[in-house]
Amino acid sequence: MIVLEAVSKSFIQGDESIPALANISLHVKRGECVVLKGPSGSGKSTLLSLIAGLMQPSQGEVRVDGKEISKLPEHFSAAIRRQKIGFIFQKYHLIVHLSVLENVMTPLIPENLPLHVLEMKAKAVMEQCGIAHKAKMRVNRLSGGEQQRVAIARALINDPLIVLADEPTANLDEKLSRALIDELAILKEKGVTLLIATHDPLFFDLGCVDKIIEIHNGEIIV
Ligand SMILES: Nc1ncnc2c1ncn2[C@@H]1O[C@H](COP(=O)(O)OP(=O)(O)OP(=O)(O)O)[C@@H](O)[C@H]1O
Repeated sequence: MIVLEAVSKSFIQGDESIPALANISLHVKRGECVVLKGPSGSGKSTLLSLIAGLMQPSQGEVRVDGKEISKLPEHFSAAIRRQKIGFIFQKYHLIVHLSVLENVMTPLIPENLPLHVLEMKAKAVMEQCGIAHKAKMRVNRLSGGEQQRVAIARALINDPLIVLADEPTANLDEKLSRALIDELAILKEKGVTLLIATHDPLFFDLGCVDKIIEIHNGEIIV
């Protein structure tokens, strides 16, 4: 489902090349739940962004559901993202002046679906994430935990095959973190492939996690 072959990524800043990932090879099977563990700055977000096709590797290959996302032009990788991937960002990336409902609908806007279909899909995921009662509220009026639920609903509206979650519990208390973990476990039961980047110990001893991969200074520790 997700394959990385000898992937490296460096960021160029002025004359400097900042290495973020070095020679990463990784296979995640369909329906697996994999936790990517590592300290801040180890390269976890970069790895998720490469899988989502949000950036290109400096070297190596990234394949998602058989397609080499790392070599596709932006409009094709954007289409794969829209159709197959749900991304839960570390800092939510919600559009602050829009309502909960509008934020949840945004990933499907390029699909040109009729508005009532969009709203129906959004309502279903908002119910699932326990945020439907705030549908009309602007997201900047919500608590951190509520914003996180909006971000999850938005990640699920396209019924993704793959969910990538970047530090999904970073801004949640333990109770909300456990609720989020239950939500992820339900997705796994439905056959969704999950890749979760985190340093939250709550994830390190879960029945629903198939594999924990440790990453340090951009390299996988074996
Ligand atoms: N756009 C960028 N430009 C320059 N350097 C970057 C950029 N993005 C990431 N880096 C660098 O790449 C390295 C890996 O960063 P990354 O965000 O992937 O780590 P992380 O493990 O996700 O950290 P955190 O848990 O704090 O989010 C860091 O040294 C970071 O400073």
